[in-house]
Amino acid sequence: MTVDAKPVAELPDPRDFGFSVVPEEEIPAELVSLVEEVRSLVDAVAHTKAGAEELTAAREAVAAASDRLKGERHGVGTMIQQSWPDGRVEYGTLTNIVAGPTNAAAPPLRMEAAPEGGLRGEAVLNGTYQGPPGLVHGGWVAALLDQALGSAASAAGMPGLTANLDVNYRNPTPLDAPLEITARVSGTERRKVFVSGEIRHDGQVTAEGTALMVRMNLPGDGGA
Ligand SMILES: CCCCC/C=C\C/C=C\C/C=C\C/C=C\CCCC(=O)SCCNC(=O)CCNC(=O)[C@H](O)C(C)(C)COP(=O)(O)OP(=O)(O)OC[C@H]1O[C@@H](n2cnc3c(N)ncnc32)[C@H](O)[C@@H]1OP(=O)(O)O
Repeated sequence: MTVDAKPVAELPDPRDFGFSVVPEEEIPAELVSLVEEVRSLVDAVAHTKAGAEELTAAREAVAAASDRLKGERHGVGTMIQQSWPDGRVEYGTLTNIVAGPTNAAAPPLRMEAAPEGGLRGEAVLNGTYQGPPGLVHGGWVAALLDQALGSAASAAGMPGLTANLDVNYRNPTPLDAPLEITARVSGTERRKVFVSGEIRHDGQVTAEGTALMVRMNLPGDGGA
């Protein structure tokens, strides 16, 4: 495949386009810890067999916690700036549903450079991501792939939006088990970035996906 879509020399800084950006290191450790606790809470609520008294007490405690957090908020669209060990910088949304570090509904998935090229990451999805009994919901399998594939394009200097995503479900993807997600750019053509990736459990591919990401057409980068 032709490789003629030039990566942008430097990732666009979302601040230049009016977005708020939070550097990851400025997220308080206490917030990271709270998010983990809320993930655990969501799982506990989803599976509880507690009685009425316990449930009422828990609801009141959660409502009180919620009230404490109703102060100043980050706006929707706020971005997070994450630094890679090799010095590269990546931007994502703070509350990204798959990878957002402050989103308790995100597993979360964090991708890093893979020794063989492209990116790899790990995630464990608990019972709140369930579709068929004991298995990850197919929509979430697709979401993991979409995120990984988008990150691979972005890490290659070509951030964009998914225009097309094709997923093949090869084997069931288990809950509560370590999943390995890999992704890479396979080719480019003008603003089109072709990416592919896989989800594996115990070395076995459970799902594979390909996507077309269309690179952002930003002023000053020449478009095509
Ligand atoms: C603003 C500055 C902020 C800077 C931030 C910096 C970095 C951060 C950026 C991104 C974050 C990075 C990673 C995030 C990771 C994962 C997130 C998960 C991914 C998503 O969750 S993302 C949400 C779902 N996604 C959408 O919400 C897209 C809706 N959609 C559109 O917004 C448009 O549709 C768009 C933009 C896709 C294209 O629009 P457009 O006007 O820019 O481009 P155009 O139509 O001209 O297409 C150009 C060439 O692509 C071909 N093409 C287009 N679509 C095709 C298709 N479907 N099939 C086959 N070919 C297709 C054309 O045929 C042409 O091809 P050719 O060059 O050969 O003529």
